[in-house]
Amino acid sequence: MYLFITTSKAKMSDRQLYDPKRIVEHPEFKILKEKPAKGTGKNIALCYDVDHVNKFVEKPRLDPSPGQVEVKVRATGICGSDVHFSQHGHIGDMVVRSICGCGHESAGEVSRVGEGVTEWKVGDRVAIEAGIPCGQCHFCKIGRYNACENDIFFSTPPHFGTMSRYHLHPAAWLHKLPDNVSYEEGALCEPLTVAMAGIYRSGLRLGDGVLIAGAGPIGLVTLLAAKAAGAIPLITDLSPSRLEFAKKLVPSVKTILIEKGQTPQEVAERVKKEADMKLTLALECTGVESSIHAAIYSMTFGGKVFIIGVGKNLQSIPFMHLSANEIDLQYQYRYANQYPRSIRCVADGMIDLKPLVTHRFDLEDAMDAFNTAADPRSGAIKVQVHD
Ligand SMILES: NC(=O)c1ccc[n+]([C@@H]2O[C@H](COP(=O)([O-])OP(=O)(O)OC[C@H]3O[C@@H](n4cnc5c(N)ncnc54)[C@H](O)[C@@H]3O)[C@@H](O)[C@H]2O)c1
Ligand SMILES: OC[C@H](O)C(O)[C@@H](O)CO
Repeated sequence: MYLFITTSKAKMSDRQLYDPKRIVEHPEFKILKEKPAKGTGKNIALCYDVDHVNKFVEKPRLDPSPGQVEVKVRATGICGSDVHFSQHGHIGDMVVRSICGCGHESAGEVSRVGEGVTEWKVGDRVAIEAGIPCGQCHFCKIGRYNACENDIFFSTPPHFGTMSRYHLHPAAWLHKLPDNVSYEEGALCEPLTVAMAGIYRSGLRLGDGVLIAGAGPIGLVTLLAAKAAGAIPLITDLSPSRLEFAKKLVPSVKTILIEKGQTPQEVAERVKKEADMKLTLALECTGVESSIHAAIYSMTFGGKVFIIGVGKNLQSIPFMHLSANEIDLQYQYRYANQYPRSIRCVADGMIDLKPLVTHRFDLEDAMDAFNTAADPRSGAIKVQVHD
């Protein structure tokens, strides 16, 4: 709420600056036929396209408009949604209708500031909050700006993402990185913020036994954040290597390998046995129906399954089990007002994100980065592109 009131004026003009035409259909915008050469300093960006083939583009390096900041992007993580847009061309009703830049997990250095920007100067280190709300709608007014109906989320078509050499951003939606938080960690603050937002709303309390379903990047940042918040965590996955990774990250976590063919009830029996206590909360990080069911059956009377994962449009629920056991279902959509909290937790040393980056690529090798992120055999957790 506070954030909204203090920045709403800036956001109004930011919205005008972010006319998608200016970002997506700029006349000088050029699709590159070949892999870009290193060391040119050109403003290249990686994109997904309607033909499901990623492409590099060269964007003009526009001057920042009033209220805008140019960020020299230093680190960008590849999110599962980048891969999904690239391979499938849509997520729900967000559809790739023309070439669109990917990436929304970024941090960098302020390289130029537009007129009227007083809070940033060249050289400042920042994390980029990639969703720009309108500041005018009902949800913005009540501080729940992740529900903004007019928002621009960079990398969600048609809005170009942040995986480029330079990115123009509204000054109000950058967050200062303390000196002890690297660009790499600053970029990881985006997925961490998803987890932080979920945990904040889940009501997790110190000493709660918490089931985390799924040990992908979101499950792992959720594990780190839940542990920091005082949870006694258990984590499930179908992949032994992901569970090994989770164990290295948080040695006290109990890991449960799900075997193909196990029913949700069977999984829940395993979970309950391993937990050796009544479980009141699950943080579901797969969005897969069978995993959601297993989480539901793992809960005690009055528990809650908080679903961070996203999945199929239509899913069934074990209604009578939920009803007779007063188990709540709750969901998270992106985040609001959480970025500064994430950065504080990292700066304080409460959450160590560093081990999550398993692969690093130069910007010009971003196609290889994408292929690595998309290949389950690569063993990648978080692939980042650095410049
Ligand atoms: N709510 C939001 O705003 C938000 C934001 C970002 C990502 N997400 C979603 O979070 C989810 C996780 O993202 P990610 O990047 O970690 O994805 P991911 O695909 O890398 O990881 C998912 C993990 O779940 C495991 N899994 C699959 N089925 C399982 C099952 N039945 N039981 C246990 N584990 C199972 C997979 O093996 C994998 O390790 C995705 O659905 C993603 O779209 C949501
Ligand atoms: O963290 C933000 C998410 O990755 C986005 O909502 C993405 O899934 C769709 O644009």
